[in-house]
Amino acid sequence: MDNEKKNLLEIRDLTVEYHTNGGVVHAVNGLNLEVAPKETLGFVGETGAGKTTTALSILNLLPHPQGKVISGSIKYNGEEILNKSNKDMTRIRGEKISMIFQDPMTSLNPVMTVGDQIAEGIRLHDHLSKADAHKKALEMLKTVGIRPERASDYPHQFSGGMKQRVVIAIALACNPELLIADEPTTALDVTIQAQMLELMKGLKDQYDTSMIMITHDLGIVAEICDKVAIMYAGNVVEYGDKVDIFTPEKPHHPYTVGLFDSIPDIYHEQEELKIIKGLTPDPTDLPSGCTFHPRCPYACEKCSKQMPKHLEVEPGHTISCHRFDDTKEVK
Ligand SMILES: Nc1ncnc2c1ncn2[C@@H]1O[C@H](COP(=O)(O)OP(=O)(O)OP(=O)(O)O)[C@@H](O)[C@H]1O
Ligand code: NI
Repeated sequence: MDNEKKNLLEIRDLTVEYHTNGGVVHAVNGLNLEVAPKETLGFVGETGAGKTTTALSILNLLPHPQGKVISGSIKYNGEEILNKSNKDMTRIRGEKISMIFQDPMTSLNPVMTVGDQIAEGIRLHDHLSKADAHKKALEMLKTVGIRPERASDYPHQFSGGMKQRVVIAIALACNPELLIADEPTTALDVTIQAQMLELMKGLKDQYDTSMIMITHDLGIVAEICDKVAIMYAGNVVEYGDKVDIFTPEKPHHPYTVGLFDSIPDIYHEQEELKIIKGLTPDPTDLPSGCTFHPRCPYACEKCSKQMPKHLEVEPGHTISCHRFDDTKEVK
């Protein structure tokens, strides 16, 4: 068997809803996605597209009781994880998959020293003595660029950027196979952002970690990702190698084109920014057919009636749009 090609993570036809007093929120709608070992996937889309919901589904951390996986499959290393017990999922979260949340304080305990917090994860994972775990925690601090003497400080004694470094140290301390980073640098200022990305890139290479980088920043995707999934209204509308996605001459989903048109381009500073017309759809009342059709400049009758399939426009590059209906469908 060709192990190189085996996916670490494989999501098929995932549908996730939130049941609220205001109705049913269709957050993720038949999503397909895969991540290969050592690969970094950029998971891109506007606010509300369902990126965080997808990540929380992978970790079995959807809020109860509102968040529900309605159908689909999430395979990790070939094993279905949607029907694992809570105990198994706790183990998977401690040993295999780590997540970095947008706000570092979500992951930090304010009344515990950062050294103890890093050591705690290491102890659980490596079954080390308290002293050895502490020693390894100091090394992790050094790895993320914080002086080990600061291990006895509490989170509030750190700046935002340093707190996020601590979170990264905790996430990487148990040497996860897959790191899910949910907009890990959004809360930081631009220079610190660049430093953090460098740091994550270096650590990822050092530890051979696969990564899902959730972001709406195409600059970050260009910097760090191998593959890109463009998400719209709970579905992946385009997926491919970064070079394919970033080459304007290649075929693209109209939404992808809109996304790229809406970023400021240093070479055309004077040009007016093109914003994708219309609003993101209401997830309690999604448009029929292709969910992008009300905003799409190419929409025709079929688009409002029929959901487009995932079509392979070139090897490894798929687009879900009726404009490419004469191309081969992929599952
Ligand atoms: N706990 C919840 N209860 C009800 N609706 C929710 C809940 N969490 C998220 N949603 C809704 O689900 C949809 C998807 O949200 P999600 O947070 O996954 O999007 P996102 O792509 O991560 O957005 P952002 O870029 O703003 O983080 C949105 O319409 C959101 O309002
Ligand atoms: Ni989110």
